[in-house]
Amino acid sequence: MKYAVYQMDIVAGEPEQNRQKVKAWLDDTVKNGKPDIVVLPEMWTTAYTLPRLDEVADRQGEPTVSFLQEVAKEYDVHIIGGSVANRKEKGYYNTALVMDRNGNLVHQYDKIHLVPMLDEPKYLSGGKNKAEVFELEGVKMGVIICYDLRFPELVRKLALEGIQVLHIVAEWPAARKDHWTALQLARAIENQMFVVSCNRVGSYDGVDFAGTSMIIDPWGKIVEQGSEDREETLRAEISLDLVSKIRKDVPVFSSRVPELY
Ligand SMILES: O=C(O)CCC(=O)C(=O)O
Repeated sequence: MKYAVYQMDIVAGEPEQNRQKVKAWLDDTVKNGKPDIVVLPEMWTTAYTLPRLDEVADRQGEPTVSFLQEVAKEYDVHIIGGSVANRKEKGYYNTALVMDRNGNLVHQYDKIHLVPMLDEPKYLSGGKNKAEVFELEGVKMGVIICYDLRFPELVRKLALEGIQVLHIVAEWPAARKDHWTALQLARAIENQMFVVSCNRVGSYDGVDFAGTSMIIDPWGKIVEQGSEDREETLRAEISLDLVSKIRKDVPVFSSRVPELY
């Protein structure tokens, strides 16, 4: 499975410009060797322009869902479509979108853990639905959003439900970059799964973001890592056989004794 991760800078509060930016990136990326799956960062249409949500947020995922549908089909790629600020009946959510290459919205997830350090709880509602597994090409996968990475029990739940790849879409600040890298490695090692993350670069409202998107294998080896401050594309081909091999060599899942903790 060939991945391309767009470690992107985001034009704050300009959803249409960001959609066009993603389209241009896809065009270029596909021309230079077509991936199977592409990954975008958190809140990539708006950045953290939370006081302007009324103006910049999607409504029930639109128009971003239609945009992703169109480009998934045009470029024949599955899209882990990062997340968008999303107005629903009862408020604004930070919603991750996953589109398959036929233009089917196969998964949506509202960020459960809102990050106090970026004022999310003041403007957004936390997701009320359980995090769920989805499948692309018959492979079980999951997606979480940024601050969710700090909650290992969320990822373990998805692992117990069989995911082999965890995607993390993020706008993780540079001030806590060491946590970003260490926690991703921990999640990959403890759950023996691939971790594919996409973090933004650049700054907004005095916050610098950490970049350092990563593709980590189930042993905890870093396959690819982005820079801290440059827009770039991370590419890697991952072999899922490695998940079963490592789970056999170090049988963490059959050694668990959950009734004692
Ligand atoms: O947990 C952190 O340090 C960063 C989280 C974050 O920036 C986010 O969830 O958007």
